[in-house]
Amino acid sequence: MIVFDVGNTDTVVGFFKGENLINKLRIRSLKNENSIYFEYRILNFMLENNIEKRGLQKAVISSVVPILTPFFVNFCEKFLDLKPLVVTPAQSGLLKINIDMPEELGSDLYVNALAALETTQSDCVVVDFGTALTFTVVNFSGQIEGVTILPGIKTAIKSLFSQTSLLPEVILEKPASIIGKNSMHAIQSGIIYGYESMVLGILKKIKEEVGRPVTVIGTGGLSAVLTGISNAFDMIDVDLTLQGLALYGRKTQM
Ligand SMILES: Nc1ncnc2c1ncn2[C@@H]1O[C@H](COP(=O)(O)OP(=O)(O)O)[C@@H](O)[C@H]1O
Ligand SMILES: CC(C)(COP(=O)(O)O)[C@@H](O)C(=O)NCCC(=O)O
Ligand SMILES: [K+]
Repeated sequence: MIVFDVGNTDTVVGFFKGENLINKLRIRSLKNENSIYFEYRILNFMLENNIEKRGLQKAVISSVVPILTPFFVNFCEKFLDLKPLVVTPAQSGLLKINIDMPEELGSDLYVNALAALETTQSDCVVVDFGTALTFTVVNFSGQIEGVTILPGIKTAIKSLFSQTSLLPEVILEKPASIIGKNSMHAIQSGIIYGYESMVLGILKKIKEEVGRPVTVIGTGGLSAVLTGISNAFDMIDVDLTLQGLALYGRKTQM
């Protein structure tokens, strides 16, 4: 099976043999490129890793970037002779969705919840550190209870940089002290210590609202950044979205 997690910053392509993730490829989700940009990278990766087209019997796509979705649908049809499943949470039925407008729910959050539930079989919160930082609450009986969204860690840095004249765009490194002695340390301190406090605070409030113990799972490209609060997570699985996509593929009839 081949799965695509089309996110706002990166698209991750995963290759599964049965339930096992064998290979993955990360491509920038560039919106001004044409299809050749994506096709070339995926085909080249398959060639380099001896992944044969005839070994791929199913394709599943989650996209939270609608303008890019056709590229990946066409890729599957044109190069793999597969009609891909495009994840549509509101129509899937694998999980119940207890929010105002189920069709609004991001398909990445839906497959995250699916994988989290399969792994933990308990009430859980999935914290996805991507372009957005999201908390998805799912209960053990298979119902998504809702989502909390804030700007992702890099997104916040970029936003601060683009809205100010004198502040630099800094790399994600934790300074030794909370009180910065230069602009770079001041921002790194504010962002990293700030996000750690925010994540802890949001998790605390979510737990209060759920009123039962929850398993906390971290995922996303930036899930390793907040080293100071790693014990707030029962597990970190950077491949959770890919695992959820494969699960969706196995559980959905074509
Ligand atoms: N393997 C990685 N190691 C470190 N940082 C990464 C890795 N992959 C992605 N990142 C960074 O994490 C951020 C979020 O990536 P990702 O979770 O894929 O976001 P999205 O799903 O919104 O595209 C990106 O800014 C990316 O540069
Ligand atoms: C919240 C998201 C922007 C996260 O995207 P990502 O950080 O993975 O690129 C995406 O899941 C999305 O566009 N969701 C729609 C709104 C919602 O899920 O409520
Ligand atoms: K994502």
